[in-house]
Amino acid sequence: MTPDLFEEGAKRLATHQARVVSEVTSGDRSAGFGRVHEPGSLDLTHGRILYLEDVHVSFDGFKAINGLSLDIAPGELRCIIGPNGAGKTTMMDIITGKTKPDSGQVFFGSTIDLLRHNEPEIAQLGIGRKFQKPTVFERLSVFENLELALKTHKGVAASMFFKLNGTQRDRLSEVLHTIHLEDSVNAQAGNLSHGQKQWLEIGMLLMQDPKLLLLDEPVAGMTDFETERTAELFLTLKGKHSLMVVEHDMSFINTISDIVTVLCDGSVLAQGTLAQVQADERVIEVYLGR
Ligand SMILES: Nc1ncnc2c1ncn2[C@@H]1O[C@H](COP(=O)(O)OP(=O)(O)OP(=O)(O)O)[C@@H](O)[C@H]1O
Repeated sequence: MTPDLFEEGAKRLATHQARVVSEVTSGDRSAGFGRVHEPGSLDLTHGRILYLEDVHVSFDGFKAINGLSLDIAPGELRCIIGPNGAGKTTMMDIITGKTKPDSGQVFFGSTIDLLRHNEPEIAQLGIGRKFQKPTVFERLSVFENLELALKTHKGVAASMFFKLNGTQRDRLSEVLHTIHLEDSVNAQAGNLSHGQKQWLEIGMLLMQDPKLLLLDEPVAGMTDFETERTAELFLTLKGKHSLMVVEHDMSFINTISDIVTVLCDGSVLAQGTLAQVQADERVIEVYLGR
C-alpha cells in the first residue's frame, strides 16, 4: 500500500471513530454498534450475533418489512414462523445483502454493519444461507461437492491451485459425520434422496464454517425419518453456530426450538416459547382468522 493510501485510510478511520463516539450513548441498547472492529473478528461483546433495528422495505409502495426489530444470541437456534407474505424471505434477503432496506440497522456482531456489504462479502463474513430447494452439483460425488464448497469459498484464483490439506480433510470427515452421509461419500449427489441432498447442502455450508446459518424451510418435502434426523442435526449445530430457521412444520419446530419469533405484515407479532406464541390470541387470529 502506498503512503498516500495509508494516510487516506487513517483519515477515514479517524473520521469514522469520531462519528461513532458522538453517536453512541453509554449503556444504551445500541451502545457500541458501529465500533471499528479487528479485521476477521466478530465482536460479540453485547451478546448478540445478529441485530436488526426498525428495518423498513417497500416494493412499489407496499411495505413488505415494516419496522422489524429482532436480535439473536451467539449459538442460539431461533425459529421464525408466520403466515404467507409475512416477510420471512425478505428478512433473509436483507440479512444476506440481496435486498437493501429503505431504512433501519442491520448488524452482525456489535461492529459489522451488514448494510455496507454486498452478498459475496456477507457470505465471506460468515453468514451462510440455505434456500428451500437443494442446489447440489448432481453429477459430482458427495465428497466432491463438499470439496468444491471449500474451494469456492477460497475465491476463484485460489481454487485453481486448491488441494485439501490435512486439517481440511479432517474437517470434511467431521462434516460428513455431522450430516449423516459417511456411508455415501462416493455416491453421486443426483442419486441421493431429497433429505440427503438437503443435508449435503447444509454440509457444503458447514465446510465454510459459518457463524450464522439461515435456513429456509429445511424439512419441506422430507419423510418423517429425514425430518427427525434433521432435528438431531440442528440440535448438534446449535451452540457451535447460530441458526435462524424459517419453517411451517410445527412439530419440527416443537422439537428444536427454544424461542420462536412470529412475523406478520413485516414486523414481529409475538415471541416466546412455541407454547406461548401458540396461545397468543394475535397469533391465533393471523393463522386462523384470515
Ligand atoms: N421483489 C418484490 N416485489 C414486490 N413485492 C414483493 C417482492 N418480494 C416480496 N414481495 C412481497 O412482500 C411480501 C413479503 O414477502 P415474503 O416472500 O418475504 O414473505 P414470506 O413470509 O417469506 O412468505 P412465504 O411464507 O409465502 O414464503 C409479500 O406480500 C410479497 O408479495
